[in-house]
Amino acid sequence: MKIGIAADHAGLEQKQKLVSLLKEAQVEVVDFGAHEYISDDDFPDVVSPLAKAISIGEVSKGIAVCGSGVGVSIAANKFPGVRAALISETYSAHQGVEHDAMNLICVGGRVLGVSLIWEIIQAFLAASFQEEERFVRRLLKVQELENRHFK
Ligand SMILES: O=C(CO)[C@H](O)[C@H](O)COP(=O)(O)O
Repeated sequence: MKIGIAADHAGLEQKQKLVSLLKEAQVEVVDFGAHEYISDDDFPDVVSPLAKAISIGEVSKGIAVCGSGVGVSIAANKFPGVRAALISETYSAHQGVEHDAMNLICVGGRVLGVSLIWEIIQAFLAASFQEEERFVRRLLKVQELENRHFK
């Protein structure tokens, strides 16, 4: 499974630590940047390449970090097929995948420490969508909303 990661300046330090942890855990990770600290870079710019890669299937899941995790979540959800959510604990990290096919977790680099983010990522990566009738039905309804409203 190929995993993508991206962060703005407010999440850069956490991202660098997470990339190391992912590599140590033998996870194939694509780092979409930012690659250097630029104090006024903008989260829509840094998360877009990652969101596009998820949208076209180049990576199967992603992790996005900004100061709060809110901005990257809002921006990434503009891409077709991206199901991003702001996550701050492990239950939602796996339940979001199992019930809702969440494919991008967004975390706040100014909110959570790296050890909790790492626990969240492990729960997220270990989880799979449960193809039960009610989850599939709801996912199809979400896709229908996207088809109807995103032109
Ligand atoms: O969390 C974020 C968006 O949701 C940004 O990382 C945050 O707004 C950046 O703030 P600043 O430009 O003041 O460093």
